[in-house]
Amino acid sequence: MPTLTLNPPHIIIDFDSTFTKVEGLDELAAIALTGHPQREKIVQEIADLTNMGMNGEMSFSEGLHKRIDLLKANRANIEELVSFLKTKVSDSFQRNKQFLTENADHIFIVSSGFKEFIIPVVTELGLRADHVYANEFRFDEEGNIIGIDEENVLSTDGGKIKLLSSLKLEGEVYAIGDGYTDYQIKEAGFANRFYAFTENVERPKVVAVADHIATSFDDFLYDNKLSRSQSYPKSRIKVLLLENVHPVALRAFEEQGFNVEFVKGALDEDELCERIKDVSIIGIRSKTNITKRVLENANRLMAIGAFCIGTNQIDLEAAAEKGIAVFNAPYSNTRSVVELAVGEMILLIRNIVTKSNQMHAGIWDKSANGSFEVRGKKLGMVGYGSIGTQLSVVAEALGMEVYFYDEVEKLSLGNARKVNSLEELLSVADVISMHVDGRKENANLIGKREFSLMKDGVIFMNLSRGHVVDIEALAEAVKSGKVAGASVDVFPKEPKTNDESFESALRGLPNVILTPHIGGSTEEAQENIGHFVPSKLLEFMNNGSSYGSVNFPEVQLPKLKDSHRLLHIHANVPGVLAKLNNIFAKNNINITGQYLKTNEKIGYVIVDIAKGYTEEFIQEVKEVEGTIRFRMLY
Ligand SMILES: NC(=O)C1=CN([C@@H]2O[C@H](COP(=O)(O)OP(=O)(O)OC[C@H]3O[C@@H](n4cnc5c(N)ncnc54)[C@H](O)[C@@H]3O)[C@@H](O)[C@H]2O)C=CC1
Ligand SMILES: O=C(O)CCC(=O)C(=O)O
Repeated sequence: MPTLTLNPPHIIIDFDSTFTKVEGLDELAAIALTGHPQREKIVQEIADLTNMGMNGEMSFSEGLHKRIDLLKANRANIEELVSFLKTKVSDSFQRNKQFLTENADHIFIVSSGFKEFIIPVVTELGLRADHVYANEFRFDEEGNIIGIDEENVLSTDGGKIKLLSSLKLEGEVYAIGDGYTDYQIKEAGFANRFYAFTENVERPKVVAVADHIATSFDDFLYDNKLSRSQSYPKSRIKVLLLENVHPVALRAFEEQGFNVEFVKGALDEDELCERIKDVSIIGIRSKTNITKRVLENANRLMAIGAFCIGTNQIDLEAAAEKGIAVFNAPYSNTRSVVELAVGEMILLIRNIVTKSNQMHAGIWDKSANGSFEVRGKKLGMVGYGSIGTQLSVVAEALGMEVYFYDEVEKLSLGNARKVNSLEELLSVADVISMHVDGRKENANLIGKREFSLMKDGVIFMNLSRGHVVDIEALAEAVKSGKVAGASVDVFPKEPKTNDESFESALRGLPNVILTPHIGGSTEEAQENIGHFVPSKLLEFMNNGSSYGSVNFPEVQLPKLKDSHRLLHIHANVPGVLAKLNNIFAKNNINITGQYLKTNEKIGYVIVDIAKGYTEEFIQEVKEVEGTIRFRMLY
């Protein structure tokens, strides 16, 4: 961790919406007016006044007095507010408690808020009570707020400037805040630099006049080469989450301070080529294609999270060649697909879709014709992986005979029978269910010829990938009666968002269940995926571990302790490790741990070194022939 400079700057920090995520007075009003019939209206009025003041659109003093008049609060409310504010300290200030404590002598809170709630909050993070400059309430005998200390310069227009003028700070002074009045400290010449703090709110008018936009306190500390909790501020690392991944994923990244953008739908190639340029981590589901062209535009990209099982939508090889690790959730939605397949199989074999549609049209057709039990029927699965094997167990429990064909040698579970060819499977099964992966070679695995090999009146299901089945051939097979019922969840061309319409030759066919690629879309699965994939991505980013990656050499690393960790990704050519070790030896660098894993394309070397290195050493490491990417963790 870089050390503090000899003459540390004086740091002036605003409180509301900077040190804490919220505005103290607004929250005090919300607490005090609990149960009041006009609560929402008054709280909103106070918030509007706060914003006008922050944006420099209203005289500060006028706004403050108006807010106090609206506020009907007392001492007990302040106590409640303090407990609340302690939970609302901005994440990056919380992370840097050590810096705040060690540098308390140079740090001042200068706020238009009130000492009564500011002091208890900031002193908990090691700051000095006598370095808090803020307003003070006036109370009546019952403890009700009846006004403010009018003598306090901070209650007047230009209060922060007057206060700074009286402080007479010598040396460098940096002001950090989200409001215009924080900028005015610099404008008046009492700060050398103004940092617009945008972790909680971003005010365009304030950002426009800033010397630097501090996306977090780590960002401020990084900009000034001061000691901090994050080697590189995560607020500078952009995460793009597409396709409406579960909100827990968003929270996982935000809690660590990443700059996260959340998009509900998928993006097409052109859009993605543009949007990906400044992105370091991207999260997608099945509809976003990360092609070679997209990757060519992705020069900051370090990791891709597929919030699903399939990764056929990603050019895994091109990603590896660029040193980009790809992770997925190989088991989180398996059960959801299996349950849907079981449900659909029963509905189809009983001809329930037709019956239900008839009922909606007012037709009562009570008959057993064409309705069967699944018990005793032969289920044939193409692909006996995670989903195929789970379905096999559940189908046997329903009394079905299970057959499977997998191109890889697989052990059968229960009484499932392996067959030796696709043709054999197609000819034996009453119900056929597709569970292969989406590799290119599986395009049109089931077409006209394959349907002709199936039993008459077969039930056919595809919950794997759209291109695996020739849709026109399936439509023909349904129309001819060869296929008595079908369920299809995945399509060669799927709408990118819920606003686009769905076109298919299967629309309107009898006893055909069509679902919008929701095999894995259950609350449980999505939440599990939302936890699992970010945990893999964060481990890779924070620790270097690539365990579970689908395209990267897999390494599970110990936690980093009192060392620097160098992560070196290179083309898998002979001699790279020897070259790296030569550089370590030449620079007298003490290695405390070293790990190497390769695959056919790339090598991944992780070296933990005792602290102390030079910029020249880092440069030499980066220049080793074959280096694809190099990064360093504390
Ligand atoms: N509808 C949905 O929402 C979902 C769809 N899926 C799809 O289901 C697929 C399967 O998932 P898992 O079982 O977890 O994958 P898996 O990788 O565990 O199993 C796939 C199996 O298919 C076999 N296979 C591949 N091509 C084959 C071929 N031509 N002939 C015979 N066997 C072949 C493989 O050897 C493997 O055993 C995923 O790749 C994904 O595309 C997965 C989850 C949700
Ligand atoms: O939920 C999704 O968007 C995709 C599910 C899927 O197809 C998969 O997990 O492979």
